[in-house]
Amino acid sequence: MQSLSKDKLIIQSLDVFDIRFPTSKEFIGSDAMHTNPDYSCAYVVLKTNCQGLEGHGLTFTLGKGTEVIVSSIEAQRELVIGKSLGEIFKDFPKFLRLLTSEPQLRWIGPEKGVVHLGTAAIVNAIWDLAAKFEEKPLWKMLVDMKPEEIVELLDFRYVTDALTKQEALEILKGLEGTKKIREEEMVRDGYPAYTTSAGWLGYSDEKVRSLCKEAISQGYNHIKIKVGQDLKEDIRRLELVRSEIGPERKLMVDANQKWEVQESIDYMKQLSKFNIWWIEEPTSPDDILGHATIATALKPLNIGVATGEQCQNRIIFKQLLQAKSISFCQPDSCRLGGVNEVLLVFLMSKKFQVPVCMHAGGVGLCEYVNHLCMFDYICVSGSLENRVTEFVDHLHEHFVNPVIMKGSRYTTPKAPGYSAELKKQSTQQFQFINSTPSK
Ligand SMILES: C[C@H](O)[C@@H](O)[C@@H](O)[C@H](O)C(=O)O
Ligand SMILES: [Mg+2]
Repeated sequence: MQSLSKDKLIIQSLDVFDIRFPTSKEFIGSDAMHTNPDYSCAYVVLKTNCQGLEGHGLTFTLGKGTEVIVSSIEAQRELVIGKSLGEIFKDFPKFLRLLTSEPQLRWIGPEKGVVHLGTAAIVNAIWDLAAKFEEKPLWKMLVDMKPEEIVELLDFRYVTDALTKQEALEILKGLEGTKKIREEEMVRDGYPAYTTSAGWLGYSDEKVRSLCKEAISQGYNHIKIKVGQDLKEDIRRLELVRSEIGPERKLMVDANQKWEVQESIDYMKQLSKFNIWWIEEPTSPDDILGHATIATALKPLNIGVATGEQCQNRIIFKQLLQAKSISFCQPDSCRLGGVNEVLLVFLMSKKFQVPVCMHAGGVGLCEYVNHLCMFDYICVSGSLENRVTEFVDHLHEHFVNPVIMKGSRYTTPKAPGYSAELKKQSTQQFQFINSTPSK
């Protein structure tokens, strides 16, 4: 686009905002552990020396603590200012390590928690900037890259015992020849989604019923419901949901880390009569072997184990895959350190033959996964079998280029960038200053 070259495009400033939406008022997003989430984000705006060309990126939070991430991003600011886009892309792993392994800052990470959430917002903003520079939506920019270019973007540190750069290259090359067909298919049909909109724990029976009906009329064949607060109550709600959606549609449940390992097994045995496709986050996201134990015990019941939204980095995913702990891999576009690390998890999942069903919802996550699942299908997995991306219908109206669904499918984004630019009006209205939303 620009008369400026990539090497001359300099990031001149990084602003970060604490944005909070009061979703807890209506129990939107509520689950067994997060009973009152206010969907929020730390929102990064990068300004450049090219008038009007900015990068926007976010990381998703639940309200309190967003100010801590803002602080962490402020501590990383000096690592970003003055860099050219060309310099970053020439050696992206080096730039990632600058953010994640800054010798003092890494002590409060490394590659996990607040610092990694902040890293995601920055890295996502850089990808947004790059895709706008190329005048392409991010998914298309990635799809048009050669396998050799993609692998150079990834930091294989600590995962080479599971996937080498050479193996990643072979995976990508294996699908290169047929990419065009899948790209056309995605533009025509979109990527299949499932909905969690009906399943929040704080909803009344009436609301659950009507949202199930709505989901069916939109064409959804996969529905996810929250569990874990109380067994009797869960059985009652699952009866209600099954009576609405019928015996054939896929039903998934999500415990958001509520249980012990054995408790997960015992609890799910009680729910197995509802023909559950997966149990999501039964226990701690760090418990790789615990998930493996649960997966082995639930296999005869045909219940798969899914996790990922709170898995902090590629190393945890590596171990989950190596230990056969999961049947569905659910990386989060903001908990991992941005686009690059997500792509690495896609490639590892492909090698271990575990389908990726990305976590979404929150604020901005659907906008992000929309790009990423397209890339996964077109360039990495080449299959839609057992693959559905989460969709939740909240807060899209605040984005300049919101996700567009066609029935129950994600459509390919058209606007250049990575779709996380918030409307100016929304940024002003929901900015959280001095412990109160600004008005
Ligand atoms: C607090 C959030 O809404 C979670 O409940 C949500 O991410 C959930 O686990 C999901 O899978 O969508
Ligand atoms: Mg979940």
